[in-house]
Amino acid sequence: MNTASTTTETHPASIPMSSGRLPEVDLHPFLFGDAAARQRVARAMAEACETYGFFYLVHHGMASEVIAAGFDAAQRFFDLPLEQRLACRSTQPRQNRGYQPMFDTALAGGKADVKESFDMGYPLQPDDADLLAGMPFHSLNTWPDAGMIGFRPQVEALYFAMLACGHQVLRAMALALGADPNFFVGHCVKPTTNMRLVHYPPQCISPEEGIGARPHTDKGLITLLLNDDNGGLQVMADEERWIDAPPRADAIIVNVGDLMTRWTNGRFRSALHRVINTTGRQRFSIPQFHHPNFHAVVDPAHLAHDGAVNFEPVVAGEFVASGFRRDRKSWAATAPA
Ligand SMILES: O=C(O)CCC(=O)C(=O)O
Ligand SMILES: [Fe+2]
Repeated sequence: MNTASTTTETHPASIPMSSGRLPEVDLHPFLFGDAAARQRVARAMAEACETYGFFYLVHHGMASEVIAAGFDAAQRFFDLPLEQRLACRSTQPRQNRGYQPMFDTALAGGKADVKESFDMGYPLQPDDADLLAGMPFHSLNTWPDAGMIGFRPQVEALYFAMLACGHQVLRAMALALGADPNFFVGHCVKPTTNMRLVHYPPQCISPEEGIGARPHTDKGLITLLLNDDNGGLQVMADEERWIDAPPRADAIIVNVGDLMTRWTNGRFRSALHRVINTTGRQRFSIPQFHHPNFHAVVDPAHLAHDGAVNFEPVVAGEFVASGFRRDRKSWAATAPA
């Protein structure tokens, strides 16, 4: 399987919709159950990752107030005048922190995504060696000025709630793969994980004018996704069918990313997905992309599997950065530093 083929454009109208539904996984028995209950959750999660690469996670343990505060922060940020949003851009090149302007994500062969975001990454110390070396993804977070009372604590609280939840999901996945439950988490000590407050303005649904997010796969280990109630996310269920992934108040969405597909030798599926915001309203979503440490080596030989190794080892951060250089205007070699 070649997960690098994610930029393939598919005309949205040309692919039939299916009435299929994403599976659901209940995290509660994994958090509070005995060893057999934990194994059952792990198996259910692995099956969802093998078939769809996407699932609804219920009883995820994140407080609804923390999630609601994150959406409130997003609304307030995107209500700011553009010059104040622009003031929150990272001053360093090749970062995924701060304000990311409209139309920055532009996959080959089609219109740029109709979205903008505010991104928070793992907080680093100012004397972090990778930061001082100017490494991609390694910089300080940027924040709006003092007028945005409460914004930073709202965003930070959600970032860490999602980080903790994602670590439990990664533990369940490791258990299902027969590895030490902390196999993935142990590679996420200084993760390049980032959380995005994404704003999709009301859009015209003509694909020629661009859609919220063109068909893509996520690049990391897993993504945790919080949606408002607009809907619009669709997942490629097999080679030819999109299914709707409507938001659920009782669940978050989890999906597998390209690095996880590589580490599991293709067993867990990093599925194509896209966003078409047809409501005529603005739409908000909050994905958190879980990534290992920049220098982590992702090698399918680390995990037991049958048969041939399908993927070369890669350095996680280099793999993801090369995808960003391909897909993001601000990351291209010719972008201003
Ligand atoms: O907004 C959504 O529902 C999905 C966003 C997404 O797929 C992404 O940002 O990678
Ligand atoms: Fe995505």
